[in-house]
Amino acid sequence: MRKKVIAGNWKMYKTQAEASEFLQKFLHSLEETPDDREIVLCVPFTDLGILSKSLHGSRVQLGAQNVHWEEQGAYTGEISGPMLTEIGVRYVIIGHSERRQYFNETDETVNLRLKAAQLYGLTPILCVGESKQQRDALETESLIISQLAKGLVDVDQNNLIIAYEPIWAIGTGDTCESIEANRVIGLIRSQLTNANVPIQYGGSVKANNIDEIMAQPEIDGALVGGASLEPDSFARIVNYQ
Ligand SMILES: O=C[C@H](O)COP(=O)(O)O
Repeated sequence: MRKKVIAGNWKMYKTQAEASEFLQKFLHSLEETPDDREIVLCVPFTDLGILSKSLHGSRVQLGAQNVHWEEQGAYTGEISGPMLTEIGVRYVIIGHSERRQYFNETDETVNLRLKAAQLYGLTPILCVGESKQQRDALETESLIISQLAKGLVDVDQNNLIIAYEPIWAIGTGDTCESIEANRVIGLIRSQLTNANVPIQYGGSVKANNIDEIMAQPEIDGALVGGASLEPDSFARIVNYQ
């Protein structure tokens, strides 16, 4: 039985005050949440400390949105695995398309970050997915196979989550059809040596489509952007049927 994981990615949203306000409302919504799912909040670095304290004793796990491959060093603007684990971070998003697009992240640096995350005791969430242009050019399959082949060199598949995020579905409201997401996630699974790696779908996941997404047999969870910022909508998502 593969683990189900619902993760919120707050991206560059929420001050500490806003994060506290969110939690006050959100944590009350988890009383009836079934035990079969892991809930993760991947938040800006500045929110990690306050969330670490507020989430203590709750069932919500803490995640970051990046990690460098070195333990320490002259890498302005980066953060290391030990810095994250020291304050209770368990998960880290790696290779998000926004990192690939705006911060020159490559499959090679993704691979370095994945291995470092595992070395320092974090569970990486590796993001893969195609652009609209690549989908239209029928390159979805080859692109994803290449991202996995390069990204997963020497990566331990026993401590890994993958998120399929078609770029054209991110923040657009243009969700990938759940049957198509299921198909691509099946393709991703066929490239793995460990059949138990949880594979999420991400891209305009909302309260009104989560049930259909999670009903697909290959989909083990969701990586949620915009809808994770509002306590009621994220609560509805984690309480999917
Ligand atoms: O990491 C999350 C994804 O980029 C999805 O974002 P979205 O739910 O706002 O489309």
